Amino acid sequence: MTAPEASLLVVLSIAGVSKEFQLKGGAKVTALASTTLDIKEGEFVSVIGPSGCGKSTLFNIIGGLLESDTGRILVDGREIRGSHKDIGMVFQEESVFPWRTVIGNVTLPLEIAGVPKKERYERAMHFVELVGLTGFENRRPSELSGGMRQRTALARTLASEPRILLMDEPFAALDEQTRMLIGDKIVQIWRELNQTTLLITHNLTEAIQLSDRVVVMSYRPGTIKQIVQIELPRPRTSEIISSEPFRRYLGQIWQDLREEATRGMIESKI
Ligand SMILES: Nc1ncnc2c1ncn2[C@@H]1O[C@H](COP(=O)(O)OP(=O)(O)OP(=O)(O)O)[C@@H](O)[C@H]1O
Repeated sequence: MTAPEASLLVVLSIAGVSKEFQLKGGAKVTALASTTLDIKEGEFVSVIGPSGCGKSTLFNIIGGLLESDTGRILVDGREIRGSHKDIGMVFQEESVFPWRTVIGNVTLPLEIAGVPKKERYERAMHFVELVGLTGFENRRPSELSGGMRQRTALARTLASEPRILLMDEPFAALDEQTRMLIGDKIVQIWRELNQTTLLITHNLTEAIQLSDRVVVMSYRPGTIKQIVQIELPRPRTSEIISSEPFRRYLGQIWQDLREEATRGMIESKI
């Protein structure tokens, strides 16, 4: 069963996007071969693949931080170039401003948008609460754990209320328990905001727990190898991970992923 809120309208289209990088010495690497994917309004899609398969390249192209060699990114059927107000990004590395408190970080996009002080505080507090940081709003990032800092970054992106949320391995640096609990939080937030979400990850459990569809990428040149529709009932808390249907998805997707990860290890001589 897909999320009940998901409609059939395509909101984000990745149409024949590819990217090649020129390395020092003249060699070239195809980071992304022609990749096409449509994401529907309210859908949660994860992109999973071995290290170096082009996940971040795809993320950066969608977010407008990198130009593709071929293809187009479309929102509501219209081509976009560069960053777009409807797309919010949460990055792999910590991206909070250390000199600002939690609330100071979360109000920033609202400040930039010219939202009056009282309103921006109220709106920001809503997102602070949503990510579970109530009581910590006056702390500075140095007084928080890594997971709390990532949740601050998430709240800041959410505060600008983008229709499409892009996340590039936002929990990669966190320990397993924190990851799972944040996974629960993401499910809750996604249900509340019904935001179209694209998550880049190399964590299979996380991808299955959160997604309507899991997109498996091949190792170099990176492109879509398989798309798996996850038909697990929602809401899905981390408890679902030990269920039999969950483990079947895990086994099925892991087969494809293992092939690509093995190829990656051999080709990059790990
Ligand atoms: N700016 C760049 N210049 C040259 N090569 C690059 C550049 N950015 C990425 N690459 C190469 O493109 C390929 C894909 O990189 P990318 O970071 O998109 O992979 P990834 O799947 O996100 O990897 P990881 O899971 O390790 O973050 C890799 O071989 C990488 O070395």
